[in-house]
Order: sequence, then C-alpha cells, then structure tokens
Amino acid sequence: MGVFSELQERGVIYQVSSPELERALDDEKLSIYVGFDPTADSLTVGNLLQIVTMRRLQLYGHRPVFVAGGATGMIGDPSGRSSERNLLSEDVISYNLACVSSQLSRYLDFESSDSSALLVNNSTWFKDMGLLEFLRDVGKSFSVSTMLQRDSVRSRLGDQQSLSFTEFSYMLLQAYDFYQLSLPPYEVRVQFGGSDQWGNIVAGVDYVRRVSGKTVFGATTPLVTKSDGTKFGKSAGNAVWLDPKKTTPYELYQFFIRSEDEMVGTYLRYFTLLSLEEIRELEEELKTHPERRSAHGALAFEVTAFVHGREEAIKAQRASTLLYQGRLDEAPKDILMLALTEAPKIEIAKETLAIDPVDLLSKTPLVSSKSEAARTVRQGGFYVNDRKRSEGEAVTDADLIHDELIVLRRGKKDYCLVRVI
Ligand SMILES: N[C@@H](Cc1ccc(O)cc1)C(=O)O
Repeated sequence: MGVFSELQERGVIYQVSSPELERALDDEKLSIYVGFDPTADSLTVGNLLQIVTMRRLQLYGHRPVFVAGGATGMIGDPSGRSSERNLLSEDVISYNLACVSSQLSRYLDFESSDSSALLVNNSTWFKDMGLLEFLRDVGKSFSVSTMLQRDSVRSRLGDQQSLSFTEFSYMLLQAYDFYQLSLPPYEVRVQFGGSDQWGNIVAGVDYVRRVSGKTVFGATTPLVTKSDGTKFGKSAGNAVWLDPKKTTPYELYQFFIRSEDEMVGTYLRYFTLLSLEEIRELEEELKTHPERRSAHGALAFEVTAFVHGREEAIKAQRASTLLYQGRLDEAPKDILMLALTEAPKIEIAKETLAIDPVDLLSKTPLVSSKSEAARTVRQGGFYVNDRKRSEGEAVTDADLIHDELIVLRRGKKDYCLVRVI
C-alpha cells in the first residue's frame, strides 16, 4: 500500500490541495513540513496527530521538516480562534521556542542519512527582513478580497469579534515560510497541518506558484474530537502536555487508557504506528472481550512509548495494570507511587498505630465524616493494601509496605496513600 492510501485508510487526510499529491507521495521522496508556534512551553496531545503523521511519512522515506515559529509566534495565528490573542513577550517566546524545539527533536529520526528530519526556525528568513521589503515583495502578491474570504478571517469579522491588522497579516508569514522552504536547501514540496490551517496552507500553495511557478501541495488532518464532537485533549479541564514535567508519562498513559470505547479504534489509527491489520484485531477483541481492554491498553502503551520511550511506557503499564487488578500490595515502590499519582496522600505518626479502621479511614479525604467511615467499613467497602478490612481489625505495623506505606481504598477505585512517619 502506498503511504497516501495508508493515510486515507487511517482517516488522517481531511483536505488536499490537489489530487496529484497522491502520486507525488507514492512515487517520489519528498520533503514535507509542518509548523508549530511556541505559544506555550510544551506541545500537547493536540499536536500529536501532526507529529505521528510526520513519523509515518518518514518511515516511507520522506523527509520531515519541523518549523518552529520563532517569527510567527510573535504575531499569533487567528486560525481557529474566536478572539484576538494577547501578544507574548519576546522572553517568553524564546523560552517556549527552546522548549518546543527540544521536544520536537525527540520524536523523529534526525540521524538517518536520506530521510533525516530537519528543524528550522522561521526567524531565519524573517529576522533581517524590513517592513518595506515585506510589503513590496510579499504583500503585493496577496489580494485583500481573497484574504477576507478565508474562514479564519470571516468567522472573526462575522462574529463582530475584532481582528487586528497584526493577526490578519499572519497568513502572509506562513505563506512566505512555504516559499522559503520550497527553495534549496530544503526543497519542501508539501505542507501538512490541522484542518484549521487550511487557509494558511492554501495561501502558501498559491504564493509559491505565483512567485516561482512551482507546484507545491498542502494537506490537512481532521480535527480530533471525542465521540460527542467536543474537544479532545483535556483531562479534568487541563491540557494534556507532552512534557513529562507537566503531564507525567503515567498521566499520559491514563489519559489514553480512559479513551471512550467508540473512539479507541480512531485514536489507534491516528496516534500509533501499529498496522491497520493489528488495529482491526484489537477492535475485534474490544467487541468480543471488552473486559480485557486490550485496545485501550495498546493505545496507551504505544502513545506513551512514542512520546516518552518504551521504558516509561512499561512502567506506566505495570502500574496501571496493578491498579486495575487491585493488586498494589505486590507492586514495587516506584510502581506503587506511580499508580497512586492521582490519589490523595496523608501522613500519620508511627505512634498512632495500632489504629481502628474506622478511625484511620476518617482521617482521609475518602470520607467526609466519622459516621460515613463507620458505614463504609461496616458495609465491607474498606480495603487495606487491597484486602478487605472489617470492623475491629486494627491496622498495625504489620500492615506497612515498603516500611512506611499503607494503601487504603474505599470501594472499587478510590485510593488514599498513607505515609507513616
Ligand atoms: N500557524 C500554525 C503554525 C505554523 C507556523 C509557521 C508555519 O510556516 C506553519 C505553521 C499554527 O498555529 O498551528
């Protein structure tokens, strides 16, 4: 199967600038670019589809070029945004740029000779360009009436939302990037982006044709959503980051393992390098043995391994499996701590032991009163180190695991970690 058909079967192609793109991708080895603006100090799972798609193209022998938007980040892309952005300070942008660039350089192969990835900052060509030169050489090729028809502009003007001249100009910068990248030494022929980038990408395709007569291509990927069409990539209202200091590998793993059943196949096709055949088998198993959660496990594992490496993925998988099976008492300490990342933690003094189960439970945020604690224990919903603990059976030194920890659980999955000091 050619790479284009594979991308189509995976559902990764939303729009293309020309049907010729298929032949070009199948018959030639091309340089292909995607750009990221340094709007934050880390990329998010929202950027993952672009990154994995680049990796896929690289595996077929194409050369990925990542553009870090040192210049475009100073302006702010209005695409897909309903209101004007606040400008970021230059210090923040250069800090973010360093973070994002170092992240990007981890996901692809930058070493193999032919299809080695490349990372370019678009300040390279903008930093010495003067305003008059820009307006004369670039601006002259753009028709305001065409620009006004782009979705990114129309939606803003239609909503009576303001759109500054600064953001209105963004499209020209991205189009000019495509032109610069089409020249040696890059010789880029294709730009990928999310569906909100369509206007900017087409502006670039048109601009390159106008200035140099060359045909370059653009393609967009669909918006990734949840099954109800709402935004994907938030966990408890927070962004899911690719930086392990902001979202740990375990949290990333948990985010994906909690994917909705209806979406798991789609996410496997989008975000993993598993073959379509393997994915079909996982989808089949999801139907026949949903309780095994194999498809979810594979998705979480593959994404975590892609972003953070296999070792982290294996640890996250072990922790998650032990948590799911209610067997944390058997886990090594680092895995136990990982599995309880999201659980509340309390400390009690060693002298408190032995302690009555109801007294211990009522010290935790798992219950809000002593009577609730008593009821929970009486009804058999209280577990110490994943074993049921009944009324009157005191918690003692003998319950310590790893010398200082006790794992409490209420019901099926509400944990609290106790450190005995
Ligand atoms: N405009 C893109 C980022 C980008 C920047 C420069 C480019 O040349 C291409 C893409 C975004 O906001 O996601």
